[in-house]
Amino acid sequence: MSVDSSTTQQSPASEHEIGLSVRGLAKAYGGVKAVNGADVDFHHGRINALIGPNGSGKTTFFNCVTGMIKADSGTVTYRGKDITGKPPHKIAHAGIGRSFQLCRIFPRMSVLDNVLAGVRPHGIGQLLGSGRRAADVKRAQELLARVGIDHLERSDARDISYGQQKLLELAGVLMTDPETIMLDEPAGGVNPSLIERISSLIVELNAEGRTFIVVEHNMDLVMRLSDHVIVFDRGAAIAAGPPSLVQSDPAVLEAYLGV
Ligand SMILES: Nc1ncnc2c1ncn2[C@@H]1O[C@H](COP(=O)(O)OP(=O)(O)OP(=O)(O)O)[C@@H](O)[C@H]1O
Repeated sequence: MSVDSSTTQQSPASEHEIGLSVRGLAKAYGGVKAVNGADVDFHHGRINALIGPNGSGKTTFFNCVTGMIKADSGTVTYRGKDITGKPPHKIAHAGIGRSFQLCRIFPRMSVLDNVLAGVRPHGIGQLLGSGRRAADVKRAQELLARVGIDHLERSDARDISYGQQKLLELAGVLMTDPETIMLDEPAGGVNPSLIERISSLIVELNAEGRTFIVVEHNMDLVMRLSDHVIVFDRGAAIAAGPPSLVQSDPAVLEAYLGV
């Protein structure tokens, strides 16, 4: 079964600008249909949450949308532009940035250099020696200040806490100035005070016009933060709508609780 916002009575598509739109997305690993014909519309300018039980295909969906893995079938459009099957740098160029469930950082590099690694097209190859542009360094430092870890800029990334690594990854994502930010479990394994900081940053960045698509298991955070919730089960969306409605949807309760 697949559901998108246009099928949700309480939030007709006409009320919302659609940014990322996915149709019939599928990806199987052997006999496992990790993503199974998913149809999903994400609201542009809003905080969208993608939730679902463990193994329901959320990360695989993220990986297909952002070009990390190739889907077996389906289409992905962003702001009306077909980005199906494009490589990650083209997806980033289209305005979509992403983080990873387990932080993707370079552990032996400094915090500052990790943020600079997010710059394109210079990339990691130019991090050493004279490749660092002063403007990029300044921007990286500003972003580290923004996420609250500028005091750690010279530390090795492996020496900062896991929550700080999540903040570092967010600063790296922001380096490409993405219009839409996809976060895979931003609060996973993070202590409560840093969850609050991450949550405030998402709200602030959204108020500045950035769209968020967040995979998250912390339901309290999802319900507080998001405008639009999409529920995945067995590789497809089974419900979509405002948090309050999704919470009481019988299909969602069944997927989560088996009731
Ligand atoms: N590389 C892979 N090879 C084989 N099977 C995979 C691979 N990646 C994912 N799967 C399987 O696909 C299904 C969906 O996994 P996925 O990680 O996308 O779910 P998820 O909703 O993100 O789970 P979680 O909430 O636990 O992170 C699972 O059954 C998983 O075991």
